[in-house]
Amino acid sequence: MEIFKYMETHDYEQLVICQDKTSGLKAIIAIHDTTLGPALGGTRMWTYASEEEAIEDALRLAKGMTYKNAAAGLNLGGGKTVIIGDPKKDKNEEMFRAFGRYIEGLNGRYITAEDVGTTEEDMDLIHLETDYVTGVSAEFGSSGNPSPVTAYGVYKGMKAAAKEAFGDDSLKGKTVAVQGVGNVAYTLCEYLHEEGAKLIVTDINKDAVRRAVEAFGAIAVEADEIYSQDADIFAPCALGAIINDETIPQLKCKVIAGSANNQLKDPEHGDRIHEMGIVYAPDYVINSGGVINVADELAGYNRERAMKRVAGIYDTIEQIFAISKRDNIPSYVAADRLAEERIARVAKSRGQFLQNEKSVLSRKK
Ligand SMILES: NC(=O)C1=CN([C@@H]2O[C@H](COP(=O)(O)OP(=O)(O)OC[C@H]3O[C@@H](n4cnc5c(N)ncnc54)[C@H](O)[C@@H]3O)[C@@H](O)[C@H]2O)C=CC1
Ligand SMILES: CC(C)CC(=O)C(=O)O
Repeated sequence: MEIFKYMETHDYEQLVICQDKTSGLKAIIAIHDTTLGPALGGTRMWTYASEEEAIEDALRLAKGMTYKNAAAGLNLGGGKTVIIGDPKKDKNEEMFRAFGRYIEGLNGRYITAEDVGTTEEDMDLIHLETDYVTGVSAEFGSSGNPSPVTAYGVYKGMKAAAKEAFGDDSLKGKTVAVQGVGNVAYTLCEYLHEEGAKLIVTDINKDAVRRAVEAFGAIAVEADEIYSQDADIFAPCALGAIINDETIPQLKCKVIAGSANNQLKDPEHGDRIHEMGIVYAPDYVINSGGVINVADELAGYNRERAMKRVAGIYDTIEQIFAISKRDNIPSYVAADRLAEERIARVAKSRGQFLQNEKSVLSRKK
């Protein structure tokens, strides 16, 4: 990967490689854009096959956060961290405390939270070294792991997508194929089960599958079978790039609505599912409940205010479908335009009527 060329092409600000020999920390912080405010995005810990794969994931996720925070109306930019390692066996206190000191060194340009492979406890360790972390334990005035709130937003967004596809937003009797039954999707399945949806689930973690089968009477399928299920809705809630040349031909669903970040491998895949008539809830819009929730911590957490704003994901998804139909563009393009137009407006206004303590008059004093 030609890093500078990639960063220049996609307008990235900063890429920070963090290493700590004592703890084994190998972290990559990607800051995409801070026009709207400090970059906020979670920290993912994963067994990447290569350093290049980790760098690319950090960059893609960080740009997604810029669009997510902009479309959600937040005064936050986009950033993300990936830590190379197995979250089940490579974690230690020093790792997250060292990482917290690296975040502190960025002096508020980047604020972190949870993502795949990291937990509220990990955030608490980071919090020992910096205040630029959210999703920490409630005792620190936070809201804890945002996953359940993300799940609520995905549930509301899925209902809006169902209304677009089937004429009403009830999920009763609908079959939902869920990929990855982790933090977010387990709570999502609770909402869906409660409303009477039928669940098909898969996960590479068999304990996670077993838990969902026992709790919701879900049907379990193998990981590579999830795409071809005869389901009304496909809910990708694992990793990204799963809407691609290999999986699209298998899809039988009418709706794609899930929590995973960066679901489209490439923009062309968003075009293809649009042409197939599949209703696609743009990933960074439907899964923005987590960031909306933790952003509320920055103003002094108020759960009622946060949950009300997360419920509004329903309306935002409806607005995006309306733009998509009005302008005859795929829904992911409509979402991108919404985000890019807000960033451009704020960038323009910030470039005007600049207050500057240095002027010709000040030099006369
Ligand atoms: N946690 C949050 O609040 C938010 C999460 N997201 C995104 O939602 C997705 C899920 O996040 P979490 O639930 O927090 O992570 P998690 O790690 O708790 O759950 C992900 C699940 O997917 C499974 N998985 C991984 N690869 C798989 C594969 N190839 N096939 C089937 N299952 C697979 C894992 O075993 C795990 O159980 C991620 O893409 C994350 O970036 C997005 C916004 C907020
Ligand atoms: C609060 C975090 C979960 C935000 C984030 O990283 C995400 O929405 O992907």
